[in-house]
Amino acid sequence: MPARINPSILAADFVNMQRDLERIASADLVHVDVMDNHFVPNLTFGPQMVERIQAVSPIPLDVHLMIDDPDRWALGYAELGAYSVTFHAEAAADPVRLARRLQAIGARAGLALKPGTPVDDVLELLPEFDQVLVMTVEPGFGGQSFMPETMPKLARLRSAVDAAGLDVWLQVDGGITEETIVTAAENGADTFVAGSAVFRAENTERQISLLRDTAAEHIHPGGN
Ligand SMILES: O=C(CO)[C@H](O)[C@H](O)COP(=O)(O)O
Repeated sequence: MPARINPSILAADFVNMQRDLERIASADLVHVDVMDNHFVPNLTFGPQMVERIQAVSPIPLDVHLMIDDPDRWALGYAELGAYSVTFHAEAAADPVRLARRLQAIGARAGLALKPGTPVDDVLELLPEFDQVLVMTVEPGFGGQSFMPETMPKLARLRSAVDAAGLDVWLQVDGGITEETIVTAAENGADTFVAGSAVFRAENTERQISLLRDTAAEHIHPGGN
């Protein structure tokens, strides 16, 4: 089964962004955290910066919107060419309509869940989405510890995706290391966002390979 590694540029050097994008050229997608200081207590950047990242990145963009009112803002990221745009279930007014509008522009649509958000309400929405992002830390900051209590939710999503025969990627984000990636893979993740674990490594290419190989060894047989 493939294991996708998406380094999070939240851990990059913002004034050397192009250099840091080159450092992760062997990864699958670059994870781009957009934060508005309202939905989460941190601020990163908006469409202008993401457009420049899109222009120079050697790999496609996996945009994660940690913002209020994604119904208003998400389409702009799809229009500038993001490969995938993920918004939070807790923030969207009409998640299905927004997913369909993103897909109509050509982006993969993702639904993100904070650690405390129950999975029951979103199971019926799975056929509408291309990926689901299970936050394994409280969104807002890099460098936090992985929350193992989110794993039953991931396992539940994996069972639901497999039972329905859906092609929905299951992504984890927060505190992913060479150790925690094993737990996440065993519980059904196939796509792994890692910030600190990649950018703090001296050799990012070797670290990406190590994470990918470790996940692949433990990935759930149903992984997409
Ligand atoms: O979405 C995020 C925080 O909200 C980051 O992508 C995530 O925390 C990754 O950073 P790290 O791997 O350092 O935990």
